[in-house]
Amino acid sequence: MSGLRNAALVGNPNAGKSALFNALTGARQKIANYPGVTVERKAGRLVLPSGEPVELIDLPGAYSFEPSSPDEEVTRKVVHGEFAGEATPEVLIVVLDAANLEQHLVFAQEVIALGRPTVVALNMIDMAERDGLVLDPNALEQALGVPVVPTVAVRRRGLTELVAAIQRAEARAEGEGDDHPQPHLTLPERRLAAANIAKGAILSETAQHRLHAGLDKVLLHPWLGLPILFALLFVVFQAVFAWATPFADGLEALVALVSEQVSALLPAGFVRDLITEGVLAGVGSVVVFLPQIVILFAFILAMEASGYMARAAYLMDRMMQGVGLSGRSFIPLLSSVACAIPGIMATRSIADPRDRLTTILIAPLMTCSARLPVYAVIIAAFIPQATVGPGIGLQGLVLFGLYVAGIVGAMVAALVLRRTVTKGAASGFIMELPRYQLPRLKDLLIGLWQRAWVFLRRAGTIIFTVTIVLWLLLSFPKAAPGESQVDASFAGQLSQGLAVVVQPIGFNREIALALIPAMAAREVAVASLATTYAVDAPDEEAAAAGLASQLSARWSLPTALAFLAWFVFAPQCLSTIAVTRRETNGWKWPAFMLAYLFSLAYIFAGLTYWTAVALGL
Ligand SMILES: Nc1nc2c(ncn2[C@@H]2O[C@H](COP(=O)(O)OP(=O)(O)OP(=O)(O)O)[C@@H](O)[C@H]2O)c(=O)[nH]1
Ligand SMILES: [Mg+2]
Repeated sequence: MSGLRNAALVGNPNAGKSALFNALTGARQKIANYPGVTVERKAGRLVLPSGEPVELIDLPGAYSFEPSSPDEEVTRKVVHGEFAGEATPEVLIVVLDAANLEQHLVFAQEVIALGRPTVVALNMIDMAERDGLVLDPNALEQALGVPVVPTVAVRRRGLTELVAAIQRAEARAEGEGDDHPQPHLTLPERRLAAANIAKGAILSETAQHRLHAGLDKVLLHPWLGLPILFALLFVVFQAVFAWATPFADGLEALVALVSEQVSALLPAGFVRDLITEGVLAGVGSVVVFLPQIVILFAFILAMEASGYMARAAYLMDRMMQGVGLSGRSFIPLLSSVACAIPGIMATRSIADPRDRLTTILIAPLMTCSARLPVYAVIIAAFIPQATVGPGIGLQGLVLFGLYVAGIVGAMVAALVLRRTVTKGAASGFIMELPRYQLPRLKDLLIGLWQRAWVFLRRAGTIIFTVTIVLWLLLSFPKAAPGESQVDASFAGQLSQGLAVVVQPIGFNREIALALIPAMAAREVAVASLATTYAVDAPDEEAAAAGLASQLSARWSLPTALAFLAWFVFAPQCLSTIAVTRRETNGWKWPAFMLAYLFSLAYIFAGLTYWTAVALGL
C-alpha cells in the first residue's frame, strides 16, 4: 500500500475518541462532556514505536453504520472508504466507554464484524471504577476476538500499550486476510450479544450500580417506560388537589379573616373598599393557590434532581420524532410547565432553526403555572369532590386532563407546523443519561422557596397593580340606585365590545372583562373575577363568600368548561409575546403565535360550550 499508513478512531458519541486522538497526536481537538462534539473527520500524525508515522483520523461518534444524521454519515463513509480523497483506514480503533459497556458494545460489534484489523480501547476505566465496576479486559478480548487495551485518555493511562497494539494491527494489515469478516448480526441480535458480553466482562459491580442499572431497565423499558411516566404525572396532579386542599382552605380562611378585621376597623368608604374588594378579594384569590404551586414544583424538582427527568426526555424522543421534533425540545417544553418564558429561552440549545422555531411556537401551549390558579378555581367551583375509582379524585383527574389537553394541543400544533410553516424533517437526538441520585432535601427546599417567591412576587406586583387599576375602573363612575355597579363603571363600558365577540362561545360579561387585564398575566383572570364579583355583590355577606362559591352560583357549567378550554390555548401573556419577539428577531412570529393561539382558543371554547349545552350539562 502506498502513502502513509492510516488508522481511524470509531465509537459511540462521548466515548473519549477525541480525547484519545489529542493524547496520541498532540492535537487540540475540542472535547466536551456531551455527545456530538466532533461532527467532521480530523486527521493527525501518530508515530509508532517502530518510528513509522501513521495518519490517525478522529471521527464523529456514531451508533451504527446506518446513519441517521450527517455526522454519522461521515463516519460510515470514511470507514467504508467512500470518503472522497481519503484512503480506507487499514486499522480501526474502537473506543468504548467502560462505564457504559453494554450500550457501546452494540456498535463495536458492527465495527469488528467488518473483519478489518481492529483494536479496542477500553476507555474511561477510571469512571467505571468510580461507579464500582471491576472489568476483565481479557474476558472482553476473548469475547470480541480482538485486542483490548484499558485506557484513561485524559490521564494518558494505557497509551503505550494502545500504540503497541496499533503497531501490531498495522503489521497484520500488511499481511491482510488475518481477520475474517464475521456474519452480519441484526440490531436486536447485537443488543442481546452486547448484554451477554458485558455481563461476562464485568467481574463485580456494587449493589448501587446494579440497582441503577435495574432501575433503567424498568424505567426506560420500551413498553413500560411511557406508561410509568404518565402514571407518575397522573399521581402528581392528584396530589396537587388532594394534598393542597387543607392548606388552601386555611389560606382562604385567613384572607377572609383579614378582610373581616379590615371591615371592622376601617370606616366604610373608598379606602376600605379598595382594601377589601381590590387587594384582598383580588390578590387574595390568587395567593390561596400557593400550596398547589408548591406541591407541583416539589414533584418537578424531585424528578429533575433524581435524574428521572432526563430519562423522561429520552422516553419522549420517539413520540416527539413522530410530530417532527426531537427529544431535545422536551426540556424547553418541560420548563414551560413552570413558565413559557424560560422555556422559550431554553430553545437556544436546539441547533436546527426550524426545530427551534416550532418549539417556541408551541411552548405557550404547555400548561404554565400561571394557569394553575385559573384551572383550580373553576375546578373547585364546578367539579364535585367525588372519587371515580379507588383513590382517584375527579378534580385531580380533570386537572390532569387539562394538562394533557395542552400537551396534545402542542403536539398536534407541532405536527401541523412542521408540515406547513416550519417545514422540515425531524433531526436526530442523542443524550447521555445522568446518574441517579437521591434528591437533597436542602436543594429541594431552596428550589421550592425560589418558586414560591416568584409566585408571591408576581401576586405582589403585576397582579396587585392590575387588580387595583381594575378596581378603580370598576368602582367609578358610581351607579345610580337600582343600576348594577359593573354596568355603570368604566370597565363595564369598556368590556362591552369584547363581550359581544365572546358571547357566542358562552362567555358572560364578567369573563370578557377579565380577559383584558389577564393579558398582563393569566392569574389576573382570577383576581379580576374576584374583584368584579366583590364590587358587584349585593351585600357584605355575598361579597365575603369565596370566589368558587360565587362562580358556582353565577355561571352555568357549559360556560365554566368553555372558560377552561379557552385557557388551555389562549396566549394570555404579554411577556411570552415579548420574549418570542426577542428570540425570533421580529414581530412576524409573535404575531403569528397570537393569531393561531387565539383562534384555537376561540374555536375550542366554542366547541366545548355548544357540546356541553347540547348534552344538557
Ligand atoms: N474520566 C475520564 N474522562 C474522559 C476519558 N476520556 C475522555 N473523557 C472525557 O469524556 C468527555 C468526552 O470526550 P470526547 O473525546 O469529546 O468524546 P468523543 O468520543 O470525541 O465524543 P464525540 O466527538 O461527541 O463523538 C470529555 O469530557 C472528556 O474529557 C477518560 O478516560 N476518563
Ligand atoms: Mg470527538
